[in-house]
Amino acid sequence: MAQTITLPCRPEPLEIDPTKTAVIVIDMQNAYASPGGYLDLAGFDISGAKAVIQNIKGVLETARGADVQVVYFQNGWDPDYVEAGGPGSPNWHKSNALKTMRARPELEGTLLARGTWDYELVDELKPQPGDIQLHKTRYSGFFNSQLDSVLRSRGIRNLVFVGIATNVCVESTLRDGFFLEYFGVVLEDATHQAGPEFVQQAALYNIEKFFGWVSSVADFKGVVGQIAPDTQEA
Ligand SMILES: NC(=O)N/C=C\C(=O)O
Repeated sequence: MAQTITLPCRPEPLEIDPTKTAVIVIDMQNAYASPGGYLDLAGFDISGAKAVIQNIKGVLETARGADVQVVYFQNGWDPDYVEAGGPGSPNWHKSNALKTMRARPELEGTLLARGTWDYELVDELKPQPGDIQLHKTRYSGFFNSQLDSVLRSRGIRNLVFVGIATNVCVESTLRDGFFLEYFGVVLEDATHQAGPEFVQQAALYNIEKFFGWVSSVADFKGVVGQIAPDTQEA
C-alpha cells in the first residue's frame, strides 16, 4: 500500500503520498550559485548559496532513497538569445542577465546561454539516473515547458521546491502550480533569494499565507528518510 507521510510545515502539517511527490530543483546553475556566475556579476549577494547547495544535496539523496521523483530545471536560452525575446518582450527589459551583458559587452554570449559554464548545473548537484531534466526560458517552470505533462503522466500532485531564487523562479513556479492544483512546499533552508534578506522572508510569507507551505531540510529528511522504496508499492 502507498504510504502517506505527514510533513511538518507552516502554516500546518501537510499529508503527502511520496509516490505522488516530486522534488523540483530550480536553476542550481553556476549562473545562480557560483562566484563569477550571472547573479554574482550582476551584483547580487550569493554568499549563502554554498550552504544551500549542500542542503539540496542532502534533500536529493533522501528523495532518491525513497523513490521520490527528482526534477531539475535549468533556466536560459539558445546561444543566439532568440528565446530571450527582443525589445518587444518584457523579458528583454527585465532580465538582469541581458541587462548585464548590454552594460558589459565583453560578457555577451556568456550568461545563461546553453553550452556555457554559466548555464551548467553546479558540480555538486549533477543529475543521477532516473532524474528528469527540463529547460525553461522564463521564470515560471510551468510556462512553455513540459513540466505539467511530466507530472500528470506520473500522477504527481505534491511539489517540494528547492533552489535559487526563492523570490523569482521558485515563487513563480510554485504560484503557477497552485493555479494548476498542485500542492507546493518550499524547503526554506534549501532556497536562497536574489536580493536582500527581506525578499526571502517576503517570498516565504507569501507562500505560507497564500500559495502553499513552508518546511525545512531537516523535517523533509526526517520524514521522507524513514521510507523504504519497497513499502511504497501500491
Ligand atoms: N532562477 C531564478 O530565480 N532567476 C532569477 C532571475 C533571473 O533569472 O534573471
